[in-house]
Amino acid sequence: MTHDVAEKPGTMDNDIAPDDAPDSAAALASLIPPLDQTAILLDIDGTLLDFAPTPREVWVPPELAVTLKQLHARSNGALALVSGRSLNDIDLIFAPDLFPAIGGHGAEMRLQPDSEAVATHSPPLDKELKRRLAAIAKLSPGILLEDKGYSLALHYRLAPAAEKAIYEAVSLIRAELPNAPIEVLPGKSVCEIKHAGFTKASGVRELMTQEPFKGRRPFFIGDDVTDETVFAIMPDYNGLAFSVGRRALGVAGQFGTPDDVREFLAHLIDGKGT
Ligand SMILES: O=P(O)(O)OC[C@H]1O[C@H](O[C@H]2O[C@H](CO)[C@@H](O)[C@H](O)[C@H]2O)[C@H](O)[C@@H](O)[C@@H]1O
Repeated sequence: MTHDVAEKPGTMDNDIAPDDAPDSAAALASLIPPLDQTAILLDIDGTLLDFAPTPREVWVPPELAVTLKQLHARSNGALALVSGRSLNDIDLIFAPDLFPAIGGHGAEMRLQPDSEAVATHSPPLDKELKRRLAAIAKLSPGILLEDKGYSLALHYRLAPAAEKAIYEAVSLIRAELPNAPIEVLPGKSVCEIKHAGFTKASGVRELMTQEPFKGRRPFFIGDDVTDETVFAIMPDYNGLAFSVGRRALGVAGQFGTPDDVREFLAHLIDGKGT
């Protein structure tokens, strides 16, 4: 699900309803089929990893890397990261490990850890448009630009007061280009402008047509607005959706924090062996 800037500004990190208690890792693990029948689909930031002040400062706990490698092996390769980050960025973050992945909100996909990206739905964002969007970073110190080629992200975690001005500036640029095939994704302390026509859900649909994912029951864990597109399609695959930090619509369960997600994944190794 994407939102026009006129509809909704960026989402906040802690929009948890007071009575919205998370489920236990053990209870959620009991819902998962044996690993050789499961496709494991995982968002990265805010789900596997704790948020950091800037995109480059995230830290992958060594135990998580071990867990992901074990789950990848135990599921016979049917584990994929599903991220807004580019594949290149994902690989740098998890280095030296490589995983199957959908990158760039569905712009890129890689089925095997060491294979090339097999689907690229997006040309680079228009250069002039990028320059205009990039100039928005001058509104305030602390606004960071992340250029992913097919999209541009304006991060304001270090300049939270700039949120409204950023969305207004993006809205003005869009109003001048009503036919541009672009859309605005409000993320967590980030406003991202990308090509329209692909989403995390379209990436997952494509992934689920391919071995070793095809025919399995997927589960997907995510925390953000962009993850809701994937939550919505899980029933089409008899799959399960889990949210983090809030109980999103249609999910089978909720984790409190990325630490709870990591505990759950470790629990799967012990309890769902094949
Ligand atoms: O789909 P995801 O894997 O959850 O990626 C979403 C975005 O994550 C990154 O930004 C977010 O995490 C940063 C590090 O914790 C944080 O500083 C920033 O405020 C968050 O928005 C990444 O930089 C983006 O490209 C992804 O789209």
